[in-house]
Amino acid sequence: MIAAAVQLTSTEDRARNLREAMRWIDEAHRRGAGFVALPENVDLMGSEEAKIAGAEAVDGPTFQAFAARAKALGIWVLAGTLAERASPGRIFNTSVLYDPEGAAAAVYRKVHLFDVDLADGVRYRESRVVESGRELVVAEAGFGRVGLSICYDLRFPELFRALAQKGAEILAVPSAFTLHTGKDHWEVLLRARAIENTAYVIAPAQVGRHGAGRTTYGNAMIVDPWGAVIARCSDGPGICLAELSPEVLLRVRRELPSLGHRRVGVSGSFSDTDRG
Ligand SMILES: O=C(O)CNC(=O)[C@H](CS)NC(=O)CCC(=O)C(=O)O
Repeated sequence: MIAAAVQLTSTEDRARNLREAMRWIDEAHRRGAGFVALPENVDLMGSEEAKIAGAEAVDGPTFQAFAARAKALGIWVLAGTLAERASPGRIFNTSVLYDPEGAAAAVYRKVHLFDVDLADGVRYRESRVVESGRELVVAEAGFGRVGLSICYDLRFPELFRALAQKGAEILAVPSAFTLHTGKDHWEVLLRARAIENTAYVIAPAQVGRHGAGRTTYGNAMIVDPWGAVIARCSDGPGICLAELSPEVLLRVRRELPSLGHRRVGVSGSFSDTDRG
């Protein structure tokens, strides 16, 4: 299975963002991808007000546009994240995996919210409008089991370990990492999650200037279960492609069966029973 990670510079213009996303899905399909993953905020990079105003039910028209494209091309599409309507005035930051029939194979709502004051003066309070999801999701896709996460989730290894324990072989991390943090943390964290869970990591990303002082780091990439970066996007919008090979996954897991050697639970408790 060839996978594509998409890199976008989404803006406040929803129609434009959707056109751009579709254009890159088509291009990835043309280049042989059977699984195309889009970044966080694929619908809109903009103000909280704009996000709330544009939020939809999980089967709303923007979500459905991605479902329709998956079906039309006969491919798997991860609709990076879109704003999903929650309680009045609030949203979920939601990722949906569509199968080649256009059916939603999985829905994941971002768990860890980015409430951070960066040293460069930029302040984020994602939890002001976003509700935290309460469910870990691993989707049985035809080409492997896909564990879902979003952006800031990347900093919480216990989430990925839980996904691996639920059988995840491919970890999706659609993101909009800031330039300030991304330049030092993005690749290191992605490769660490791949190595420690002996899993593929596919990390589509936002890149560049989005307006309102927001600049994202880009470097959308695909990492193999050994931790090697096997595809990376260049500067600006685009795609990068790599094969997700069940044989490579099996070989790495045979050589390094660390998932079966765990002794310490997340609470710090020791266990003798969790042996591979
Ligand atoms: O600014 C935007 O509108 C786009 N960004 C997002 O939607 C989200 C929540 S604010 N960004 C992150 O989670 C960045 C995490 C991150 O950068 C880190 O963990 O270092």
